[in-house]
Amino acid sequence: MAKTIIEKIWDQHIVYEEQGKPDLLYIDLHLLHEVTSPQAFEGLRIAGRKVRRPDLCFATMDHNVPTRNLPTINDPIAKKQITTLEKNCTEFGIPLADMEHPDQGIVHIIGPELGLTQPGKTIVCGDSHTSTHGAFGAIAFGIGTSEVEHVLSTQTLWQSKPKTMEIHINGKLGYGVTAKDVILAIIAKFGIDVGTGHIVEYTGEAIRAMSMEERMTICNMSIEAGAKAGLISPDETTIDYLRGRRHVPEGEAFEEATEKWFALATDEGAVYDTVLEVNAEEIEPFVTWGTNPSMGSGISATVPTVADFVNESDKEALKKALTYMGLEQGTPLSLIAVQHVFIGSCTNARLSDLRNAAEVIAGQKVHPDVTAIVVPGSRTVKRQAEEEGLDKVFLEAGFEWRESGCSMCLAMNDDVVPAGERCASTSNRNFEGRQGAGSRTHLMSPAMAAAAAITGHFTDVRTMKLAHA
Ligand SMILES: CC(C)[C@H](C(=O)O)[C@@H](O)C(=O)O
Ligand code: SF4
Repeated sequence: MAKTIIEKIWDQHIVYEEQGKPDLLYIDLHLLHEVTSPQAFEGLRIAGRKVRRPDLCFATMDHNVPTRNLPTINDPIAKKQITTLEKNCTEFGIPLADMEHPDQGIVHIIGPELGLTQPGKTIVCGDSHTSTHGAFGAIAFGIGTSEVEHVLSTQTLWQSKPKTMEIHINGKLGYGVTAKDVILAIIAKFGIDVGTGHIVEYTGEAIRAMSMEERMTICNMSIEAGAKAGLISPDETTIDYLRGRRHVPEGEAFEEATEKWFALATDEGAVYDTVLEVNAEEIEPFVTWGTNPSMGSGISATVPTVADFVNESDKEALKKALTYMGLEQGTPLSLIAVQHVFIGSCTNARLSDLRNAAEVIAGQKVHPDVTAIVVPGSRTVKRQAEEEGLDKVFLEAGFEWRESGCSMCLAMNDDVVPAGERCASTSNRNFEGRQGAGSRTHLMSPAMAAAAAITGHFTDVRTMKLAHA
């Protein structure tokens, strides 16, 4: 029977199953960071248990790390989480990329970079954006701290089989339209709950044309559409990205692995529980105006008005969001001024993201009312960007060039947007207070954030004059 990649990977990982009960799944890769692991290790310690497969674990420090004046951390809670992770990894024998390690970075950036993320794997982490790794054709999802403890001690996890969903993206993306715009448009169209109970496979011409980095941006935000996970069947693009990475098999073993990986792709005629379609050609560069990722529109639009909504609860939600965001109904998005620009996060802080932003700002200056920072997703991204001279492009334009980490995506370190100020951010969440108490977040692509940094307001990147053009 024709199967989806979701069913194939799931079935290959069942250790134990019983009618009407969750399945016990084997976990191939367990990623850890400092925020969601302390109690899990403590639980093991109290029960006198060991980590079953430390070799299938990999830890990094990302959420709390400072992006300047390393390694000084002033906040006592942040400091404790960092030192606790270090202690736990030493005690339980888990490999760790600590704050100053050359491999350090946001957990969802370094997994793929190091070749730990591979097709066909089950991958978990105590972090919702674990869905990022699905870009490789893996089942990758976030888990809670008690589940982290379960995986540490058994290398397995109880999971109910989710439903399958296909989101098919037809056609080609227009000039200036990126993967970030696609996923924001999908969430705006279908809502933040559309994926509930499902693992989503993204298919279609637009997905096939995307690089692995773009695919990661798409899968990263699956969770913002309510899905358990998001993935993409492997193809030549996947294989080309993986070849030669540190933890990927070499030589003949790589050829064998490649065959297995290709075989995972969804079979012709496989049936999904739910199918949705999007037309790439209709998507324009996107900006969010509200307090959840579905509250967004193409840049040529205006902030909605209550008249745009039929039901009372939607009208109320709009009013509440606009009050928090300090916006008037009907305002053209391109008239909204920003005070901060953040280029970073596990959604959009890979090398290609920095290149896209640098292309827009090259030879120009950051608007005098804007503070703009670039936080590379990992130390590797930072090094590679510096080798290409991207740091100079940003610095000359007036951006700050920082050390890697989660940073202003959720403001667990010193990188905070002040109350009442607006930030054009390449991250994935725009909830109230996400970038600091009272902060106002607008999600967009790196190119759109770069354009806003230069003009001081949201600007259609397609109208910017690029240095090389
Ligand atoms: C801190 C962590 C648990 C959290 C998550 O699970 O996603 C964070 O990474 C986030 O983006 O909000
Ligand atoms: S960059 Fe943001 S979304 Fe990604 S793991 Fe860090 S805090 Fe979570």
